This record gives sequence, C-alpha cells and structure tokens, in this order.
Amino acid sequence: MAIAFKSPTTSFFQLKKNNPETHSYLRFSTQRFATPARRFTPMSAISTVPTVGLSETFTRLKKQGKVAFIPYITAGDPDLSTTAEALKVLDSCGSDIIELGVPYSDPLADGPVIQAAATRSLARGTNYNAIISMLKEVIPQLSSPIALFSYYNPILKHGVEQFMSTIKDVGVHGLVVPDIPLEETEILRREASKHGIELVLLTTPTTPTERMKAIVEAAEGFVYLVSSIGVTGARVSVSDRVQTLLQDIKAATTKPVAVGFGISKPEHVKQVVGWGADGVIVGSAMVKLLNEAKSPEEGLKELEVFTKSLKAALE
Ligand SMILES: O=P(O)(O)OC[C@@H](O)[C@@H](O)c1c[nH]c2ccccc12
Repeated sequence: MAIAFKSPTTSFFQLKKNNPETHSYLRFSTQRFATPARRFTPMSAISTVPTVGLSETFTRLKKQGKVAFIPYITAGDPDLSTTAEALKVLDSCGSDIIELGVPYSDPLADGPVIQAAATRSLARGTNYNAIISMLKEVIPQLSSPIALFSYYNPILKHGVEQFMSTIKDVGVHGLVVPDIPLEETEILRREASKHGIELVLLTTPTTPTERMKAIVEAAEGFVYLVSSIGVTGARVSVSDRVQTLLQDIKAATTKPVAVGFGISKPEHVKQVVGWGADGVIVGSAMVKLLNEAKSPEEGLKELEVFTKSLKAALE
C-alpha cells in the first residue's frame, strides 16, 4: 500500500497498490546539491534560546488554552539569506513551530505556488548543504522549533541515518515527509527516534478510518490533518468536513492535531480553531507573499504584517 500524489488537477492522495507513481520517491533525483554552502555573517549577539520539541510545544500551549500557529516557507526562495531572515521574522511574530521546506524537483503534493518556489530555489542553486549551514547559524537564534519538510528522495540520497544525524546536530526538532506511505516509514521512524527527531504523519479526507488510526498511533510531534483533497494552495474556504475529521481523529488519539491546506486568511484560522484544531498550518500564502514582494526586504515586512494578522486570529 502506498500513497501517490497525482497532478494538481486530480486527487491528492490515492491509496493504491503497484501503481508506478507510488514509487516516485525511490527514483533518485538528478538535482545535485552541488553548489558550495553560502556563508552567513554571524550575528553579534546570538541568543541561545533553548527550544523545546513539537509535542512539548503543544503541551505547553494546551496548558495555556492556546492553538499553535505553524507557518511554512520554502528554503532558498528568493534566496537563503532571506529565508534565514524570514525564519527570524516568523519566530519573533509568535509562530509556535516553523515548517521549512527543502526544495525538490518533483514536489508532487504541492500546488503551483510551492512548486514554483521550489523550482526558483533550485534554479538559484540552493542545496542541502547550504540549507544545513544556514540552519546551523539561525536555529540557535529561534525560540520556535523547526520541522523540516522534505520529500523522501533527498533523504534517501543522503542516507536516512546520515540525514537524521545532520538535522539533529543543527537543532531541527521535527520532520514531515509527505510522500512516504505509513507501511514504509519503519526505517525513517527508527532513525528519527534514535536521533530524537519527531516524525509527523499526515492523514487526509480520503484516509479510511482504520488507516487513520494506524497513522495517528505512529505519528510523533503532531498529526497533520490535510483539510482537503488536492494539492497545497490557498482556497476560498476551508471544507467544513474538517470539523468531522477532527472529531474522528480526536476520538482515536490524544495527540495534537494541526490542520493545513488551503488556510490563508484570518477567517480560515478562526474557523479551524473553532472546530477544535490544536494547530493551524499556513504555507502557500506565506510563500506567495515573499515571492510577489518588490524586494526581499519588502517581502519580510509583509511577512511580518501577515503573520501578525493570522496570529491575532488565534487569540
Ligand atoms: O500551502 P497550504 O495550502 O497553506 O498548505 C500547507 C503546506 O503548504 C505545507 O504544510 C506543505 C508544503 N508542501 C506540502 C506537501 C504536502 C503536505 C503539506 C505541505
């Protein structure tokens, strides 16, 4: 059993056996992480705020009666130094966890906005080593934990153990791998847990109940509830099926559940919070804003205003 990502116009997840598309993650990408790591000017005063992991973050927020705000951005779009600054902006505007996407040439679950961000980033020469160097410098300056978001292929390319050990060393707390089916997460889960990395798993509106139960049982950090069928990207409204899906998941687990896909406005955030989500994930809207700004500096300013508006909707 495997999860296949279809083209943006068709369904998002499809559970199928022996479908060639399901094994796309086994193909090694020709994209080389070849360019040398960029250097970042060290900050004069680097704070070493000890961050806690994903599940601990939810526990702390729950005690305060709060819901987690989880933005997503793609590393290296428009460039890695802007990503470094964007992480600091997102952190200082009250993000609780930050999802950082590793750009990949076949981002099958991503809609046009994030796909284009990955393409731009790779075209600029963003590579794994450069992302790791950037994180090594920036993570000590953040108070929110980072969940790295990567398709399976780049992880396989580095070797699962090597990958986990490297991301742990630079201070990453969690990992989301959207194109690996539950049945094939064994090695990933073993290595993640060996290195203290929380492996977030996803469930979707088309996941059968029994399978959803197995996914939430294995999930670490939080359960990612994909709000709608399709690919990532802003939508006019959030499907009200999310309310029932949340109830079903919550009947199966006490683990925190964060909702993502199509959330782009304060109204969406309020709605999802009203339905009982423990976290709200916003990706494409953030990526779009950074891309469409007149300059990276302008983009960072807009990111700050936008993040504050979404965060305010959570209060
Ligand atoms: O972009 P949206 O619709 O706001 O959805 C969140 C999302 O971007 C982020 O979590 C994500 C980026 N790429 C993905 C691929 C699969 C699942 C989730 C993701």
